[in-house]
Amino acid sequence: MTPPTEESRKRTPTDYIFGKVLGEGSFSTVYLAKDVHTGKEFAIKVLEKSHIIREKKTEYVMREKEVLRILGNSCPYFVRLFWTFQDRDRLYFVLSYAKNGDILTQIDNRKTFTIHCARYYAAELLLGIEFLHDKGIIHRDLKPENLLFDENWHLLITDLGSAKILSSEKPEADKSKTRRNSFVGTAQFVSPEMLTDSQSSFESDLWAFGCILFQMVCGEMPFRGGSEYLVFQKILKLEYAFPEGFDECAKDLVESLLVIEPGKRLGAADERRYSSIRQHEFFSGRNFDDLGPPPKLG
Ligand SMILES: O=C(O)[C@@H]1CCC(=O)N(CCc2ccc(Cl)cc2)[C@H]1c1ccccc1Cl
Repeated sequence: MTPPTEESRKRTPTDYIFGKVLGEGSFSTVYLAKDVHTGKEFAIKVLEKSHIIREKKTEYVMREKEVLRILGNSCPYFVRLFWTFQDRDRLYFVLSYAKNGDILTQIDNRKTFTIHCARYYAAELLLGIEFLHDKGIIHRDLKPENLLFDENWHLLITDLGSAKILSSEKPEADKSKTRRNSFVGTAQFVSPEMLTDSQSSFESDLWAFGCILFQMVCGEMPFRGGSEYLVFQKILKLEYAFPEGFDECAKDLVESLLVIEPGKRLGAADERRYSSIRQHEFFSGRNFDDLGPPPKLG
């Protein structure tokens, strides 16, 4: 029996010094933590077993772990899962630490988040979505808060807890079949089909991509309202408007993504994902095989 390497050795909470809270979800708290042996920093997502069981979310926890395992470190645009461990009361996910925060903070700084930043990060987001969909996974909760930055200001997509893995044996059947999923994403980014027949598909992520692009370009969400119900009404009626001065190319791309009928969204019919979005004029001049260095940000 070969002794475990540092990498493979099972971790316990005592391997880390827990620091500040980086974020809180409904079922988890994420802490900044330092590995006592290497000094490396991680984001450790901690979940209370009793809370997960009471809220019947065990399936989501197991799925998030499975999705992160499938992703491994094969795509640079996703937060990476290094280890998981548990103690009597809690589950621990040791994740990459996104030390430059999330894109929402940057989008809100309209002086520095220019159309060039919007184009660059929309391109990185598209590459991440292509990778995820090619693995048969739908994110289902894409939104600026879930788009983080690594130490070099490249995008890191996170929160795979809402993802759905389309079973490989019957990918088509999965899409057509209307299943009563209880899951709905975040109100302002949820697609019409997730509201009407609670059926999410790859195109649901393309809808969210359109909403995020709108917000990157003008700083506002396309569908806003005083309550979730009012937001849902606007989504189902496609009730949104472009502010004065909205980039014309970006406007055309947003309009081709924010389409009620999933199959009619730009990219939905692509042989190879997502050639028709890559070829849109908004990305003209972009080399998706080498997007170059990120723009200077905050
Ligand atoms: O899938 C795994 O890697 C193991 C398998 C063994 C195991 O017991 N767990 C924890 C399973 C679990 C999930 C939810 C609750 Cl509320 C309690 C236990 C899993 C686990 C351990 C640590 C962190 C996350 C998970 Cl899912």
